[in-house]
Amino acid sequence: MCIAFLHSQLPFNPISVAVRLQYLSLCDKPAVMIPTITQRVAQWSVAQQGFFVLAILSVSWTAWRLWRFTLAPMVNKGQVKELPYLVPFLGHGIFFLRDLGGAVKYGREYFGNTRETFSVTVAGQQIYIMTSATNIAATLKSLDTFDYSSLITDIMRKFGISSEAINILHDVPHSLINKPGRVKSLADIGEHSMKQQLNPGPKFDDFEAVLLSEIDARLTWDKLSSKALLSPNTNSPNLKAVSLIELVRQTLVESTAIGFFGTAILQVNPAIVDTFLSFDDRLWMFLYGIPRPWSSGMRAAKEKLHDSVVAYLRLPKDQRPGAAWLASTLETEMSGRGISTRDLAGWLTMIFWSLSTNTWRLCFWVSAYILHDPSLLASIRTEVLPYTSSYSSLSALHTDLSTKCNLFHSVYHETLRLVDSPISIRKITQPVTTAMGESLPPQAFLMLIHRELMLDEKAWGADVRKFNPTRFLRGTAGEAMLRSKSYTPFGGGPMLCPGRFMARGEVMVFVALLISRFDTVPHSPEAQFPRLDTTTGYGSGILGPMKGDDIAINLSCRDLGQGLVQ
Ligand code: HEM
Repeated sequence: MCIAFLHSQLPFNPISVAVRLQYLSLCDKPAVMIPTITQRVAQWSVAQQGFFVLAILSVSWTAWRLWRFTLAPMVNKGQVKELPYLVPFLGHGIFFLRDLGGAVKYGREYFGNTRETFSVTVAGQQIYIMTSATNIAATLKSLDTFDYSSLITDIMRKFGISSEAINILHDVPHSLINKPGRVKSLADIGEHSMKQQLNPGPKFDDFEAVLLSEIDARLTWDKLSSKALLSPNTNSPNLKAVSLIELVRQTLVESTAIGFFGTAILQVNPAIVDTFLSFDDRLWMFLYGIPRPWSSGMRAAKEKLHDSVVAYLRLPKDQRPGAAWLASTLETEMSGRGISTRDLAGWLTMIFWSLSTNTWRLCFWVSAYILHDPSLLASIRTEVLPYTSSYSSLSALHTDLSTKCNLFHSVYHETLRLVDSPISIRKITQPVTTAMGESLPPQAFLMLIHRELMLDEKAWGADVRKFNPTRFLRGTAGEAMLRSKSYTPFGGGPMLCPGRFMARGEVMVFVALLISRFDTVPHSPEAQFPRLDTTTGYGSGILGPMKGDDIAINLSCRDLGQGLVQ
């Protein structure tokens, strides 16, 4: 089987060539020649036969390597180079699965750090890897040549949306075919509605107001999540020891669930936050398509989440008030065109996941960087207090924090730069030449590695891997970097993340209220800063901390002026 495989990979197969040559030179008696070799081999001892097979395999393997990674690149000049690998078909599969970021870095350095595009083989599939800012910026803009719809369909399927529903989503009803206007298919309506809800405007304001008010309510002394309390029985009336990671994720995910579905989601599943987190903690298995039984826990949590949303949708509409405009609009539009409740629930689960997953992780890291450094904490507290002690609305507070608190704003972006690792995946639809002049074949997959840009020493300087809170301060050269090709935490082009405003509001308001309302002292002063987990989940967005890493803090109340002024 292995030889058959080598045959398919090589333009020639050394074994079949040898046999054919013998056949041609002795074509008058082929029937005698071939059985003679077979008979001779059959007479050898097992050890000799093993050695013979090994010798053939070694010669085949060496010829394959020599052709594929040395001679072929010389013959096919101008084509994207391939990163060599040892095991045919498998290629870099295991390296990619275990440490995708490490594999990409290895490839970039292997080709002399030129940042040219290179290709890798993963389980028989050839994938092109881009790490150059110029190439990535040009690719993100081009819709005709680089398609992302098949990837969205893939995610939908993973969220349990049926093929039938996916067909309906892209269908345009006959009654609409001749009507003017762009928005016709359900997929168009979904995309358009998502942008209306998430891009600044009246619908964004309404949604943000609800979401931030839920966060605000949970960041008060009596309402702090009980799941975040470390040793609840020993807390004094004025002091609470808290796990930062639990405080952040319980607060943000629950606020998002209520903001998106309304409180009825807690009636159908009071543990919706834990169900979501049980799935989200194993997200890499979901995105990498890890099969059962290794991913059974992730699959069970995802099913439970999906079932909860189905149960929610089966409640009469008047028993589930307070849903976001986006959720209600999609429900009306989709059920009107025959999408089943289960498929609709899959779609809403997918949006709930997009709203929650990256934001809580980013919020954890921004809080961690600030709380871990007492002098940074003091500076940011001084900066935000004038706004958190008196504000007209939580949305106005978000605006003030992001436009007037320069150090806080810089810390937000510096954290994003260091902890974000999204990968944009595109399918090449036609032969194309990249901005750096490389030819890419159609039908291949392309990965745009944003983290490679955000950690490029040439763009950011020698301290690129260090947290520098003032890197993006307004009025400095760093401010311009926010608009550079090397800073793409939310992607770019037509797929630029529409959730970036909501994420910033949630994170900035959470952190500002936390440090304004509470004195925060490390629970154990010698504790290490949480380590970033750069292997699990590389490519899916904001990276999490290593398992078990956290910041434990002692909270006590501060006197905070008027707060919300009605
Ligand atoms: C820190 C938080 C976030 C980060 C780092 C982030 C990152 C990204 C990135 C890099 C992309 C581009 C993907 C590509 O090019 O293939 C993207 C797209 C997207 N993001 Fe986010 N995101 C965040 C928060 C959110 C939130 C809160 C939502 C709300 C639902 C959201 C919804 C989306 C959607 C719908 C797209 C696809 C856009 C489209 O199809 O046109 N994201 N995000």
